[in-house]
Amino acid sequence: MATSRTSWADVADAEPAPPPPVTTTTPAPAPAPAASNGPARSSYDHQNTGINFDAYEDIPVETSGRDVPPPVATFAEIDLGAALNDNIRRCRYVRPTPVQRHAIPISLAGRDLMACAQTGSGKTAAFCFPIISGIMRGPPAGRPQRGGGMGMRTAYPSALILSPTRELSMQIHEEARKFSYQTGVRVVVAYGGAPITQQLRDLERGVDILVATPGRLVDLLERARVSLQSIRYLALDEADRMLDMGFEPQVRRIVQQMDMPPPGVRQTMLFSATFPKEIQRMASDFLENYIFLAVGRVGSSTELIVQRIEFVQEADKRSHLMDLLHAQRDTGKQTLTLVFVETKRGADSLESWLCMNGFPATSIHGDRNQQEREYALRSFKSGQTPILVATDVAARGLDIPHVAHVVNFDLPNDIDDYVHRIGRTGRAGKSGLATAFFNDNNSSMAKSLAELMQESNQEVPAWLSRYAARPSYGGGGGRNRRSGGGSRFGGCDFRNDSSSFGKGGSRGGGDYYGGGSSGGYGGSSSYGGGGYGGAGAPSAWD
Ligand SMILES: Nc1ncnc2c1ncn2[C@@H]1O[C@H](COP(=O)(O)OP(=O)(O)OP(=O)(O)O)[C@@H](O)[C@H]1O
Repeated sequence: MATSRTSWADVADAEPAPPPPVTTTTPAPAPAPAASNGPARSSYDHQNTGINFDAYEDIPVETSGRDVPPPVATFAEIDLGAALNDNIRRCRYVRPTPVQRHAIPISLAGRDLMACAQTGSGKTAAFCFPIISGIMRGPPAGRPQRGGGMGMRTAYPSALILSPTRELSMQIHEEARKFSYQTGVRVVVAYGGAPITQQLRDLERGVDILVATPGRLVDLLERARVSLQSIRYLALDEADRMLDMGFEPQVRRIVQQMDMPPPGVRQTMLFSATFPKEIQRMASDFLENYIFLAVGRVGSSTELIVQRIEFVQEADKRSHLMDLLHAQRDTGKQTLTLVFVETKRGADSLESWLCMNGFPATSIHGDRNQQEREYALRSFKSGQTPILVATDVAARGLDIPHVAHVVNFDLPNDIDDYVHRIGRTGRAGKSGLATAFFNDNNSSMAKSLAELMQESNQEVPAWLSRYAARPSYGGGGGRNRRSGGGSRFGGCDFRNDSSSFGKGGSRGGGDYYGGGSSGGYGGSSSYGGGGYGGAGAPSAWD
């Protein structure tokens, strides 16, 4: 482990200030830089103060697997180590969120874990804390094969955190750096689209936790600049996405075909807000004697997000969006609005149209270079351009404070993607608003949308219920994996459906999850692998 001379402000000041009020068409001035003279005056003083933990109290929890360690109620009950506890305090995390209460003791007990919890409920810390704590306590990172044919400059991380997008990897890196401040644990990030030389230099300085996107990691492994043979912890964030068709071959290669220790030797943690059963089945190859944890219903959205579905014809979408933005502007509230569209070309054209019409907007999608993507995200977070038009590249994991409104200008074809998109608002106990434009092109989503809204206690418009009731619209398209047939959330852990899992499994959490099938995850994915299709093709992933 390396010792750090960085100050807390250095690791914490990446956080944005609240956006300035949006009242003019001119971009607002950038916020003042964060204080740089120590934790006492860092931007963290304003973080995490508006969290409504009561919102999480009634959330149903299911665990299955053998000998499930009991949950904790406070951080004090868990022995994470003094330095990490100090950082938890600096982050102003007063008590663990439900997923943290359950997942941290499970991981500290050395168990493999497949965890599903709602968007914005603190999954990042749930996998980072046990990893950092384990590295702090464990033997110093091994350098067993140094010079053994791989060269002196090979890095041997003890933990690997994989995520599907560059921006999410950057965010996890920032979070992990804060959590590991003054612990001696060194965190390095590697992702595509950025010059590899800087990342190589960072790796050469030593790495305990490597956060990476799969493509860049494969590159580093092929160059023998990273070896996975010392990996003790493997975490897959957005694990269902990582094992979906686009990423699965690369992820399998990293996890199963390189030099990573096998399940049982390493500890593996898979996290997401959605976990289709087919993906659970695939994921179980990576795990040994694991515990399945579901906090809230698998794939459901939080009740903190008010969902509105409006019937809008394709041709009327722009003027409808304009009406929403005008109404929002009239309230004078400080808000950031994230607008999801289907294609990269659609993102560019909507961004230009909004700017032309007096609404400062920027965009993020797979055809923009990494510098442009990062600039767009910074400009959005700071409130300089309070509207971000995005493809699905921004759908998962991004934790952007002050996003008050998510607009699904184009609805996705998959209800799970909808869950992740709207989850960019209503985070950490705060409320949010999500508006979706629906028309005949989205009819295959009607049933799953109506079900999701019902289960999240949202008002379902009568016209949507009528759509959902039509047999031809209820069956679900290829990726509406849960619609049709039986209870949408029946039986979360796929092992409970199969004879391969014996009766030794314990089930906690009561009767929230009735029997019944969750419906098939049928058909092919509409994503094209890494997704670098044409500008009119569905959105890109890294
Ligand atoms: N115990 C806690 N107390 C206060 N705030 C917390 C706590 N844990 C996490 N948070 C904050 O909650 C927010 C959401 O956390 P995080 O990004 O980890 O959510 P997530 O569950 O991974 O969401 P997603 O499914 O969208 O990836 C972050 O801003 C984080 O700092």
